[in-house]
Amino acid sequence: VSFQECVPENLELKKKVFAQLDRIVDDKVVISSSSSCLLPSKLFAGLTHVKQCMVAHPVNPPYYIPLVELVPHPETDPSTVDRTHILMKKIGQSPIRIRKEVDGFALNRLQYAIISEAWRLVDEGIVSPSDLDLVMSDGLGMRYAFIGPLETMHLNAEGMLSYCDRYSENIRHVLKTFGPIPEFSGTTVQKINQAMCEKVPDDPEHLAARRKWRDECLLRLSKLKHEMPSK
Ligand SMILES: NC(=O)C1=CN([C@@H]2O[C@H](COP(=O)(O)OP(=O)(O)OC[C@H]3O[C@@H](n4cnc5c(N)ncnc54)[C@H](O)[C@@H]3O)[C@@H](O)[C@H]2O)C=CC1
Ligand SMILES: O=C(O)[C@@H](O)C(=O)[C@H](O)[C@@H](O)CO
Repeated sequence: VSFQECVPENLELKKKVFAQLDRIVDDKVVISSSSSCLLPSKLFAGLTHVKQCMVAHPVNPPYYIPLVELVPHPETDPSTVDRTHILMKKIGQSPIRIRKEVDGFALNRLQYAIISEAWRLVDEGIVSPSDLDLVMSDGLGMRYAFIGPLETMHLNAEGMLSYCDRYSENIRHVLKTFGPIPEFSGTTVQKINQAMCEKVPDDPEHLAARRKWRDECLLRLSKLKHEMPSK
């Protein structure tokens, strides 16, 4: 049996749920958290059944985006992760193993790095919110739907070593221009919210309709990816 916790991203609430579960489960149940970035060592601290606990972080919407990040507590038994990996593959998900816990795991560290620079580019007037989103949807996202950032490097030159020879100095130069962590508030959030709401009004009906369109796109992309040979 596997239990997937999905309460709001609140550490104390999650710990309360796990403490209640800890009192009733046997030594065979797997307890997984959907947490987006909370550390397993904090989520499962002190539990009797900690060996059976881990994070299994899905991606929204999980019925069309298959990735699941499997993040063990330092005391999680390897068999717990193995069982969850098998289960996730069986139900059509794409599990990856996070070998050592870190805030935000892998997906949200990458996603928040993107969000941070996206916010800064709009905040500093470099690009409009709508054009910023096109950089992803009509640019990077097209490639990343099929190959990740490392393979993109490998293919963008005559292999990874060639790419690093060609571009690493400029990459480091650009990275040195990155600024502080945005506040995600003030006039910038108003500016971005206005742009988002002009495109998709934030009432429940418009948001639901846009998510329905998003899901149709993801469904068709998922079908295409299944049709494409992996090599
Ligand atoms: N929404 C997303 O895009 C993603 C969310 N997650 C993670 O999934 C978890 C849930 O997030 P969402 O689904 O967005 O939250 P949500 O707010 O949509 O759903 C939370 C659920 O918990 C229930 N709940 C609220 N308070 C409760 C309590 N005191 N006791 C028991 N149940 C309670 C609510 O009725 C609701 O069914 C979070 O840890 C979040 O970080 C992970 C990946 C994607
Ligand atoms: O789908 C996602 O972006 C998730 O993987 C999440 O963890 C949450 O939506 C998160 O990004 C919110 O901070």
